[in-house]
Amino acid sequence: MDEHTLHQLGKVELHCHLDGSLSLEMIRKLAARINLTLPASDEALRQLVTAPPDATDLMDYLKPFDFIRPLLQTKEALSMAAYDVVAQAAAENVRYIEVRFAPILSMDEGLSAADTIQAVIDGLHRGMAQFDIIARALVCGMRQFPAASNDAMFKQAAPLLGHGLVGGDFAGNEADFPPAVLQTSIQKAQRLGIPLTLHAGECHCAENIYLALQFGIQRIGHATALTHEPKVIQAFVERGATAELCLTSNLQTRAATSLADFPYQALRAAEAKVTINTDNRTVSNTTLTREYWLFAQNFGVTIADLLQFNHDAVTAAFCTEAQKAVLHQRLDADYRPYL
Ligand SMILES: O=c1[nH]cnc2c1ncn2[C@H]1C[C@H](O)[C@@H](CO)O1
Ligand SMILES: [Zn+2]
Repeated sequence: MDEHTLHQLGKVELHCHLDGSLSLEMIRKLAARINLTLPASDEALRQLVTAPPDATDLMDYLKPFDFIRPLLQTKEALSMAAYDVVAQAAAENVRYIEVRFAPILSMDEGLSAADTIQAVIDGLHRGMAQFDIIARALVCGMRQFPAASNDAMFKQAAPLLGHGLVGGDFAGNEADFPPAVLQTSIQKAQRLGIPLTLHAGECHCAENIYLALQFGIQRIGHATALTHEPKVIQAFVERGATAELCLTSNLQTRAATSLADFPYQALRAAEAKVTINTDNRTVSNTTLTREYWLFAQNFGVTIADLLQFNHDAVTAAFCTEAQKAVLHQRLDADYRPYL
């Protein structure tokens, strides 16, 4: 298996942050719109928007997002950004992507949550008109923000379900704001009918994954802390949950201190459903193809395994059943020549 083959293969991505995945070219365009001067060289710019190589933890890893935030404060900027991420994904043969972002972080200059979501959906739709890909939006509540702000955001999001928005998530500071603290907000979002995935287990705390499962959440972002927790893995499998694995990101945040600390092998041994994701193309300086390559190199996954992960991703996706049926067929056709 070589990188070219992995590039060619059809892919499904469930866990990709909009603000962490802007191309350098798009960052330059958005900066020009607010008269922000950037370093002339791409190398210097990349340093500003990539996780520090010596990041000590998740919060350290998240620092480049502060740089991106002012760039995404208008509807046009959000729409351009969404289009940019769809274009990047389509270029590596991603057939379906759920792009997540936090409306609250784009409301500094007066946009409503609904404005931000509609703008992202518009950008995704422009991307879909241009490229051979289906793109849907997920909204993230931010854990460290007041519950009232997150609740209000989800309330404005709910009417957009089925119109380009397919679900929600909570991102940000997991160590200080674990699922137990979010319980009421999670329940409110669920009562609004918003399908949820949840960042959990990114701060060495398997209990957070267990609790997320208890709350009825069946997609777990990262799930890194499962590695050494057979009982929680068992609960994970029994619930039919799906892990959105993000290898490069986990090594950068020190969620996994080594490959041996990453949960892939343990999850596979338990026959849990796993998917491969970038988390943040730019902040993590990766692509989905590169993530596949890392899995092939380090864990010996085969093309047949990759097909299975993609079928599992489609099954766990928040799009309609009719779209899932088409995607399953498309994947089988994509992989047939390589099996
Ligand atoms: O890996 C992550 N864990 C927790 N939060 C994250 C991660 N990657 C990005 N985020 C945050 C920072 C972004 O501003 C926010 C919405 O995309 O989500
Ligand atoms: Zn994430």
